[in-house]
Amino acid sequence: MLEQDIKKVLISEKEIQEKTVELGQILATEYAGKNPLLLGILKGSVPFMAELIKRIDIPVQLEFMTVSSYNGTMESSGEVKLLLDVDTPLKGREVVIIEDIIDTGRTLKYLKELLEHRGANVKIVTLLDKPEGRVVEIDADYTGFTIPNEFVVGFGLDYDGYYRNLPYVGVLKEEVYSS
Ligand SMILES: O=P(O)(O)OC[C@H]1O[C@H](OP(=O)(O)OP(=O)(O)O)[C@H](O)[C@@H]1O
Ligand code: HPA
Ligand SMILES: [Mg+2]
Repeated sequence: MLEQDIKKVLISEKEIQEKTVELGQILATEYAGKNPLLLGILKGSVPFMAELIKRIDIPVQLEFMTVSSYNGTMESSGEVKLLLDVDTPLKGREVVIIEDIIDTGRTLKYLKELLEHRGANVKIVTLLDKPEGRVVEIDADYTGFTIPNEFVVGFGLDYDGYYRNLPYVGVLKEEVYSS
């Protein structure tokens, strides 16, 4: 069972659910009449995006991009690689980037600059913000939870590609990393 590898639950399934309802309502109000493009960043944003979009009760379109910099490890490589791009024109579009976490900030800084360069109006919604991890300056417009400087897994977040399917966000036991 996945659960036996978890040292502590940081954010419960219920807390995540309530937060997505709250964020969905805020986004629906903010983007009413604007037909925003909700841009999920693969792979980590999948559970959060699936939950959030059900709570945004206005017309939206969905797109996905894949970027990677951790390669399954606990350390950012420092280099953000674009692995899958959108094929939709973004000039003048209201784009809402949906992310699972801002940690060093490198991923979102790279993406925001790229999309703004293409002429999009970009805002960021993230489930988690780890401000103590930051090495570049970038902030989300909408944040679910601010978390301490610990490596977390679950609800999209992985270690070595695993644990994304946990329904909550938690911290792994040390022996999982050392084995
Ligand atoms: O603020 P940063 O330090 O850049 O970290 C945040 C990014 O790192 C993770 O993605 P990762 O590159 O591991 O790809 P994944 O979504 O497939 O796990 C996470 O999903 C964010 O996209
Ligand atoms: O704390 C984290 N956990 C999993 N993936 C991550 N990518 C950036 N920070 C994290
Ligand atoms: Mg990852």
